[in-house]
Amino acid sequence: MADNGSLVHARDLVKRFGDFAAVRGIDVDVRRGEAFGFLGPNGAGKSSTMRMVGCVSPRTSGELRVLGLDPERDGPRIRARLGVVPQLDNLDAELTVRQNLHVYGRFFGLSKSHVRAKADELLDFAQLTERADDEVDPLSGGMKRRLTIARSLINDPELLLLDEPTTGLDPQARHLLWDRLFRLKQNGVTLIITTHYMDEAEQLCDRLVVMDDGRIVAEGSPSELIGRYSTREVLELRFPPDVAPPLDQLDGLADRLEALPDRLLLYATDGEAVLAAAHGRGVRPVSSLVRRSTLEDVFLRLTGRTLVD
Ligand SMILES: Nc1ncnc2c1ncn2[C@@H]1O[C@H](COP(=O)(O)OP(=O)(O)OP(=O)(O)O)[C@@H](O)[C@H]1O
Repeated sequence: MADNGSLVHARDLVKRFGDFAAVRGIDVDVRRGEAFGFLGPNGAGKSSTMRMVGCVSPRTSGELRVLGLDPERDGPRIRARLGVVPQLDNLDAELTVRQNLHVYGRFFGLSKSHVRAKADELLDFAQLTERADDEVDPLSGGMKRRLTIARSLINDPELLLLDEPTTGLDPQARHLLWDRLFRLKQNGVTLIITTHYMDEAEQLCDRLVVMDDGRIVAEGSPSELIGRYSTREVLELRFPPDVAPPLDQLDGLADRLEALPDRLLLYATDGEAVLAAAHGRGVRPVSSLVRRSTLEDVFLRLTGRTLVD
């Protein structure tokens, strides 16, 4: 099968659990050196896809090549060149930070001296040198994530799979993690990231696919997707909860209008102009906000639902 040089090449890839299809025939090409995202809500099939790519779950049907190899035949050879950051940290709580790295290095059959030197480098990369001899348990969530990422790099992988890397972290910890991932990309590591955070996808991903219900519903760079499926700006209007939103008065003012339970979204090139026109028609929201379109708007346009409820 031709894989046109992609690090991950999938065609009509399917994953079933009994009668249920979690992944329903997706096509994906991940190019060397890029940060590629799977964006979608819980249950979209992102983790199921990652597990097939990571050679821990066999595909049901379709084609899949990872690093030019077949996950079912060449799993060990692929895994030796992969780094995997699972959704939940599975660090060894009884070991120190440094020992977690050492143990993992030995799984890969690396020499003791190589692992020691590599661990020191990774502690520095993960900004954990000062905590190297502490046990894992008292570390913050962000530190544990950084350690899990450091551990996944012990074998110098070409391709790093990150399943929801910042779920549950506070904003500061997320930004620090993003910064580390940027650094990895600069160093030539190809990243595949699943996320249901549209800001994460926008910040990190060169290209992404939007997944919903086991299918890919759109593909492109964040700016391409926004350009294709949304307008430059969005005007958000909120009204008192007991007042019906004045849809008739807003009719025709924007390119598109979406009514969410707590607000109206009016899509337009110039949000301020729409707001002025709405005021002119006597519309009096309790609050208004003009912002640029995001991938959340793309997802809403494509599926009629918001990404994170
Ligand atoms: N081992 C399994 N057995 C049965 N169903 C499964 C199994 N693993 C996943 N599923 C189902 O497949 C669907 C896709 O799950 P998956 O974990 O791939 O989604 P996701 O996009 O990664 O979402 P999440 O962020 O919740 O992990 C879900 O409906 C899930 O319940």
